[in-house]
Amino acid sequence: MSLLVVRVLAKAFGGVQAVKDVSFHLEAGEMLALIGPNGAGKSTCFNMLNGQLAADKGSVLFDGRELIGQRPRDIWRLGVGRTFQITATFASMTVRENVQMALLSHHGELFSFWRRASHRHGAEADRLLDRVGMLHQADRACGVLAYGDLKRLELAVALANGPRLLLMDEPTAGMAPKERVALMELVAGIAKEEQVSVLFTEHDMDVVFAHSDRLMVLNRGEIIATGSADDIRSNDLVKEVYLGGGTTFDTGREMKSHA
Ligand SMILES: Nc1ncnc2c1ncn2[C@@H]1O[C@H](COP(=O)(O)OP(=O)(O)OP(=O)(O)O)[C@@H](O)[C@H]1O
Repeated sequence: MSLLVVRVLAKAFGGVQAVKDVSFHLEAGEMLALIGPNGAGKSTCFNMLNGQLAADKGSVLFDGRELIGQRPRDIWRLGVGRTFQITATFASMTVRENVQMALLSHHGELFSFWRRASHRHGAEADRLLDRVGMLHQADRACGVLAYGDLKRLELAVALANGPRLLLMDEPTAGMAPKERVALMELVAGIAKEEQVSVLFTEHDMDVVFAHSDRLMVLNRGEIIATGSADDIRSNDLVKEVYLGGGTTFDTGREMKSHA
C-alpha cells in the first residue's frame, strides 16, 4: 500500500473552490512534485495535509491512518515533516543548537531548560548536520548564515523528527540556480537512501524536471495531469495552462502566471 493516499480532498474559501476533489498517492522514497500556476491550490493542499487547514471533505491516509481531523502536532508526530517558504530557525542560537532543539522536541523533552538542552543529543545533531553538509558550520550563529545554508539547516531540523514524509513548500525559493540544484540533489539523495517520501511545490521547472520521480499539475484546484517529466512536458493541456500553448518548457523558466 502507498505511504500516502489522498482521496477527493476539497476546500473552498467563500465562493472560491481552492482545491477540488484532489486524489493522488505517494510511495515510500518517492519525490513527487506538485506544480501549478499561482493560485492553483498548492498551498491549500499542503495546509490540509499537515492539519493546518480543515478540509471540507476528503481523506488523507498516511500509512493507513486518517490524518483529516487530526491536529498539526499529532500529524507531525506521526512522521509528516514540513519545510517552509520562509525559513524557520532561531537566529541567536548556533546551527547545532537549532538541531538539538528539534531533537528535544522530537523526543518530547521540550520542558527542559535551554541550558540542559544544549547538552542533549549533540552526536545525533552532528550526524544530521553532516548529512546536509553543515557540520563544519555547527558552531556558527544561525543568524549569520548564507541563505542556502539556512535552507540546509532547515532540512536538518525537519529530519530531526525522523519524518517518513516531507512536505516542502518551494524549498529553493530565493536561492541562486547553483544552490537550488545542490539542495535538491541533497533532498533526492536523502529520499532514496532513507526512504523518505517528498511532496514538494516548486516554480523552477528545471528543479522540478530534474528532481521529481513524478509530477502532478494542479490548475484552478484540480489535478489536470500526472506523470513523468516527459509526460508533463509533452502534455498539451499543461502547456496551455502554463504557457498559453504553442511553446516548450525552456531551461531556467519559472512558471508563475496564467492562473
Ligand atoms: N485563507 C484564504 N482565504 C481566502 N482565499 C484563499 C485563502 N487561501 C487561499 N485562497 C485562495 O485559494 C486559491 C488557491 O490558493 P493557494 O494559495 O492554495 O494557491 P497556490 O497554488 O499555493 O499559489 P502560489 O503558487 O501563489 O503560492 C486562490 O484563489 C487563493 O486566492
